[in-house]
Amino acid sequence: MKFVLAPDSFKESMTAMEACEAIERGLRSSFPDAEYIKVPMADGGEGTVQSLVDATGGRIVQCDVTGPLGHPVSAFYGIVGDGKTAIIEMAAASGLGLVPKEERNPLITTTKGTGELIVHALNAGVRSIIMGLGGSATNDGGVGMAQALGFRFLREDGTEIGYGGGSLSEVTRIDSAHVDPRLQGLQVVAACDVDNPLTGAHGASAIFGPQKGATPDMVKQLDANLARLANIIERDLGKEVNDTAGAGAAGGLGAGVMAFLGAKLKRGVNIVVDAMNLADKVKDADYVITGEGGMDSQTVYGKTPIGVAKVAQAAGVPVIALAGSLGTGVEAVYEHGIDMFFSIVPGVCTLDKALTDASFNMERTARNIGTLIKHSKR
Ligand SMILES: Nc1ncnc2c1ncn2[C@@H]1O[C@H](COP(=O)(O)OP(=O)(O)O)[C@@H](O)[C@H]1O
Ligand SMILES: O=C(O)[C@@H](CO)OP(=O)(O)O
Repeated sequence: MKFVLAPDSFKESMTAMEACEAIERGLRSSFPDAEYIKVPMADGGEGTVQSLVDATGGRIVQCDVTGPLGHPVSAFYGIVGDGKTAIIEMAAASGLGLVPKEERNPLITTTKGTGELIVHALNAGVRSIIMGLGGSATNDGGVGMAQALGFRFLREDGTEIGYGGGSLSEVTRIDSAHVDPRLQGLQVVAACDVDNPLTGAHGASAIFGPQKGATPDMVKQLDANLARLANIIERDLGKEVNDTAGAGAAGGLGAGVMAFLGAKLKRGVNIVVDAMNLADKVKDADYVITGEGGMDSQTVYGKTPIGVAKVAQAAGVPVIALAGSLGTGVEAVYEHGIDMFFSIVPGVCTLDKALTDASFNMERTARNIGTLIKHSKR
C-alpha cells in the first residue's frame, strides 16, 4: 500500500509537514507497513517557503531588510536542499501584516525589502528563485524591488524618485546601467495567487488597493501611475507587461518581476507541484490525500487541493481531501478530481479549539479513513 500525503498548510494551526505527519500517524494504525510519501504542499502564498524547505531538507535564512514603510523589518527566505534555488515570499519583506492598519498607504509603501532578499540570496550563491506573490502592502509595480537591484527610476531632472506607488507619477525614464550583473542568468518564476492584469477595472489598484488603505481617489491615482510605469517599461526595456495574467498580483510586482527579472508568471500551486516532482510520486500510489484549512467554492480556482487532484487524476489515483472548515459550495471540488472530502473538526466548537486540536483531529480523521479502507479491502 502506498499513500501520498500532499496537504497545504492549515492556516494558524499546522504547517503542511505537520499535517502530513498527523495523517501518517492516523493511517499507520491500520497500515503500519505502508509506504508514506510526505509532500508538504503550498500554492505560492504563506507557507510556501516552509513547505519547500521541509520537502528538500533546505534551510530558512533570516535577514533584516527595508520594510514596506521604509523602516527595517526582520524577514526571511528559504534555500532548498541543493543550495541553488531560493524561495522568497514577497510578503515576508513587503507584506500587509507588517503595516499597522492605521498606517496602511500604498502611495508610500515599497517592495524594496523584497529586492534586498533577492540580493541576499544572490550573495548566498543561488542561481534560481521561486517567488511567491500575494499578501502585499504595496502598489509600486515592483519598482522598490528593482531599486534594490540597481535599476534607477529618474525624474525629468535626472534625480531618482522616492518610494511607493505615489512616486511613480514622477518617473520619466528607467536607467539600467548599474543593474546587478548577477541578474543575467538568474532564473525566476513567480507564483501568483491571482490572475489580475496590471491596470484597469480588474487591475492591482482597483481590486487590491482598498485592502491596503487606498481611498477611491488614491485608487485612481495608483492605477494611472501603474499605467504610466507600464508604458515606460515598454519604451525603455522593450517588455509588454500590462495584460499578462498575474501582472497585477502583489500590487503589480507580477509586472515588475517580468520586466526587471525576466520572470515567468505561473499559478502558484503548479510551481510547487513541479518543484516537488509530484507527478512522479503519485504514479504508483493507492491513494493521494490532500487538504487545507478551509475548503469552499473558491477552492477550485487554483488552490492546492485542486492542483494536487489534477496530478492524481491524471495518474488514475483516488483523492481524499481533509479540511478544517467546509464552506458553501465546496461540492464544486467533485468536478475537479477530488473524490471525497471530510472535515476533521468533530463538532460545533470555537475556532480557537479547532486550531489548538488540529493535529489530534487530523490524526483521528485519518485513522477512521484508514480503517474504512482496510475493511473495504477484505
Ligand atoms: N485545524 C483547523 N480546524 C478548523 N478550521 C481551520 C483549521 N485550520 C484552519 N482553519 C480555518 O480555515 C481558514 C482558512 O485556512 P487555509 O485554507 O489554510 O488558508 P488560506 O485560504 O489562506 O490558504 C483559517 O483561517 C481557519 O479559519
Ligand atoms: O498582494 C496583493 O495585492 C493581493 C493579490 O496578489 O494579495 P491577496 O490575494 O493576499 O489579497
